[in-house]
Amino acid sequence: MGEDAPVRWVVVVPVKPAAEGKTRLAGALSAASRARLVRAMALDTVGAAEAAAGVLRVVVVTADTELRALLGASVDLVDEPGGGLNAAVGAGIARARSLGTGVAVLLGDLPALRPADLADALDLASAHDRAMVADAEGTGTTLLTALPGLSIDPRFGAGSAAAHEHDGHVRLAVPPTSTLRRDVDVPDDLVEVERLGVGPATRAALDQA
Ligand SMILES: Nc1nc2c(ncn2[C@@H]2O[C@H](COP(=O)(O)OP(=O)(O)OP(=O)(O)O)[C@@H](O)[C@H]2O)c(=O)[nH]1
Ligand SMILES: C=C(OP(=O)(O)O)C(=O)O
Repeated sequence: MGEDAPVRWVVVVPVKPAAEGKTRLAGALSAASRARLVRAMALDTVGAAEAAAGVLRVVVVTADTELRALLGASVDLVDEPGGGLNAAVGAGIARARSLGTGVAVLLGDLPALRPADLADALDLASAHDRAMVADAEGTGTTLLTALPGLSIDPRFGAGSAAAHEHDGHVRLAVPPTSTLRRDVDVPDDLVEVERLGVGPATRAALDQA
């Protein structure tokens, strides 16, 4: 590979079983609507990742059988190892690393994600051994990356942006308005992603809610 060859990426997306996901939206949505929304947000996140320049493959780690069936055949499915989010991310990273590309972990709750915003961030990430993108608040992590051959120790959870930075992931200068920074945790976030424009699956789930 020449020195300036662009980095190719495998993107790892973890998704909780839909019936257990997004509990912080419980006050705003019925259990059935919430489960539909979790799957829909994951489908739109994965769809945007597959369409982003530089992305070779998407690996989804989930125990949700309905989501597994809804995902296209091009997605690489990894079984849920148990043990929570970081264990799931670790299982996805192990699969991704075997492909010899850069590895990017992308959380599955980014329903407004545009392929170009992810591609721009991956382009910036190519200049650093390890990098990350913080959520709109600046405290969480939406994207965590490492160049080919380098390990990642995922520390997702409260305060993950600082934890990943502490471990050497460079915080990328992605604009606060990037759709990559707008995850959905609480009901107000739904207003924000609708303002940005959600993907088709999320649009249908919100219309049905
Ligand atoms: N595979 C897998 N994915 C997870 C797990 N926990 C969280 N995720 C996913 O990681 C991403 C970010 O998780 P959170 O923002 O904490 O989402 P959540 O746990 O559904 O939300 P709350 O119940 O409101 O805390 C989402 O795509 C989740 O579906 C897990 O144990 N396994
Ligand atoms: C798990 C995380 O997401 P959230 O803050 O969306 O729960 C994180 O940012 O590390």
